[in-house]
Amino acid sequence: MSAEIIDGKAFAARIRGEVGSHVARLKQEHGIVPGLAVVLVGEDPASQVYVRNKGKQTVEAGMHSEEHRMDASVSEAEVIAMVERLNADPKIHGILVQLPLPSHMNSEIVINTISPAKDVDGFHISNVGLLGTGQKSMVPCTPLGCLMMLRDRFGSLSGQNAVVVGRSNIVGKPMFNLLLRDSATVTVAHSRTRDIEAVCRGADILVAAVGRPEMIRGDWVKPGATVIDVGINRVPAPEKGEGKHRIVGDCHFESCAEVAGAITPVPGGVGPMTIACLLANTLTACCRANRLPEPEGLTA
Ligand SMILES: Nc1nc2c(c(=O)[nH]1)N[C@@H](CN(C=O)c1ccc(C(=O)N[C@@H](CCC(=O)O)C(=O)O)cc1)CN2
Ligand SMILES: [Mg+2]
Repeated sequence: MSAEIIDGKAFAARIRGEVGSHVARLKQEHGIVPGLAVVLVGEDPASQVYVRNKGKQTVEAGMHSEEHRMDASVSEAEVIAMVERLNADPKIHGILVQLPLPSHMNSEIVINTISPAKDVDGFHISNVGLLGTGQKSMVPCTPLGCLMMLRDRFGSLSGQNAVVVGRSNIVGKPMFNLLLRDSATVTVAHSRTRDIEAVCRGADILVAAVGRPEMIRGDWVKPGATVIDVGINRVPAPEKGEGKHRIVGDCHFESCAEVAGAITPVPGGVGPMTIACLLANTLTACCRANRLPEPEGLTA
């Protein structure tokens, strides 16, 4: 292995520390405490873990945290009523509805009920439009985390050839917009892309966000490229015992690390940055709501 490992866990801890310092200053100088409300509908085991971690890290950063758990059988109207209540609550600066929602709900309708100023996931259609037109918006947490790691490594992204594999609304499309805004030359590759291997081999920056375990192999990677692996895939791990799983990315780590200049591991790469950026977004939303200067280096 020759690639430098980009330690997302350590990077995320640093971001959380910076958020915590800003929060302490906000409290001391203005008597303001940023507040985050997370809405969890149903009992999806992974979502429960993520929501618990969000609450814990929010409190550790000195912010006000609320968790609103709703039964999987509630109606869409009940979830919307909850969001509307939180929209009107002055203690709350950030609202997040944990995804996926149960299948009987339209997540777009629910997400678009969140006040855009409190939409710390950056999924509301207004924030999507603002980002797409290069205006100030709330930026989705996972792509924001990737951008922070890339800026840290490259300084300027201007003129770099970036390939984003995957075109989801949550990662691929906002990642495209963020890289473009930083003047990278950006290609979005997806399941219908012809000769996707060759497209990936042209990338100085390769962001993998397809949700297909270990799809990207070492011979898809340009020597010295920076590889950001957004994938979190659970695959069977019989070597750990019957019914056991392990988590792998969208990149085949061993072969990609032979060729890349730097790579994020899974776990411990992009994942921890998602929650760190959620805290950063909550702080940003709070500063904007109170017409205070935004923290530097914690926004796009
Ligand atoms: N409303 C939202 N829902 C979902 C989002 C989101 O950003 N907003 N993202 C994912 C889940 N997610 C946060 O919600 C999340 C996923 C993974 C991690 C993480 O730290 N992963 C670890 C590994 C975890 C493990 O071992 O299972 C890592 O990569 O190191 C954090 C947050 C879907 N829903
Ligand atoms: Mg990771």
